[in-house]
Amino acid sequence: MKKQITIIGTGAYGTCLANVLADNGHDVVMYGIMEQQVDDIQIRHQNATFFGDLKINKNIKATTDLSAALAKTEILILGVPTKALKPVIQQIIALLNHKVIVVNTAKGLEEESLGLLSTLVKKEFAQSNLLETYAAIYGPSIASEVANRKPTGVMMVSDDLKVSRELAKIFRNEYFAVEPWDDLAGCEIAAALKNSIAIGAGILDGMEIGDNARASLITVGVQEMYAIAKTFNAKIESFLNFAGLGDLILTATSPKSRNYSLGKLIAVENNPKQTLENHKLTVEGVNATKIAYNMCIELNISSEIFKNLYEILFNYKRPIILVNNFLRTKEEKTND
Ligand SMILES: NC(=O)C1=CN([C@@H]2O[C@H](COP(=O)(O)OP(=O)(O)OC[C@H]3O[C@@H](n4cnc5c(N)ncnc54)[C@H](O)[C@@H]3O)[C@@H](O)[C@H]2O)C=CC1
Ligand SMILES: O=C(CO)COP(=O)(O)O
Repeated sequence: MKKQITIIGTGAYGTCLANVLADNGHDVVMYGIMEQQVDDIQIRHQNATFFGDLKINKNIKATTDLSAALAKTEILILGVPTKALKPVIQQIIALLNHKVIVVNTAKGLEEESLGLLSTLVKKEFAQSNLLETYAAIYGPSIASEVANRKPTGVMMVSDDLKVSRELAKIFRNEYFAVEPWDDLAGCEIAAALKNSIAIGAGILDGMEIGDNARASLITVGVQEMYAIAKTFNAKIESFLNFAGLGDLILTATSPKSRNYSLGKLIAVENNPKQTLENHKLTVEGVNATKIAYNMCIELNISSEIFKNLYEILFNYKRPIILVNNFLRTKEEKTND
């Protein structure tokens, strides 16, 4: 059945999901704060900021009027980066007058509570009684490939598998495979922390340390991610699927990843402070590293990757420290 869907944010991922959903016959309106992107989508059926002259589905509407964008919505997709989630939700709640299903796309964690974005979103909606269901979409899905209708596998995750199944049907089509799943904690932690590991992989590749080293870093990385996730009762199956392994492999090996590319640049320029100050793209892994580092301290988890990445990204240590240290916990374990 045709759904009324609103996408908050006219960024890369929001736009490619709009295309999937419009291809599936749903009514899609995008809300944006960048007039040029809104006009590009509404008038020229493209979003040149991210996808050059690629034409997107001409039925997608776009507006800078949040109230109009929310008027008829049944499903609200949050397509903004982690740091914008809270203010955006507060704006939405002030204007919304009916219950909605919320699907989050942001890959991050909450800094203040060292907690999950699902907890943050549910808490923000708690007083209003406007949240019907919370779900999130995770998996290896570089936006430009999805926009070009290349085969992609993702997971639709909520607390209730039945709800995930219904939502998955709305997104699924011949190029976008959507598997329903019920482990929000596992998928959220995997999605957020793979971005940090990708920065690490980019650093190793920027220093030309080798393919063995990158594979070893990804292996230790997934173990450190899962050690944190276990404390949230995450399921190992989430790590063996698109949200975990899939997105980690993609982001830690593809030059199309902004996190991987930032890591590479940090290594090549060998001046983390300057590289970070000059970097303007959305790179979620930087803040996720700080949160993972603090989580490891709080949860008493030993982590060489998050610790050394934190030193590079926040204390501007030279990138070589990651190379020197990322295998240390493994050596310590074998020497026990
Ligand atoms: N680009 C990708 O391939 C994928 C991205 N994601 C995740 O999706 C989230 C969004 O990423 P992208 O779309 O890539 O970022 P982006 O940088 O391409 O776009 C972000 C959009 O959010 C908008 N925005 C920021 N603050 C806003 C506010 N207060 N109100 C309204 N709009 C606001 C910006 O104007 C921009 O259009 C991130 O957490 C990212 O990790 C997930 C899967 C794939
Ligand atoms: O999450 C992504 C692909 O699944 C996008 O990765 P980047 O944010 O590193 O570009």
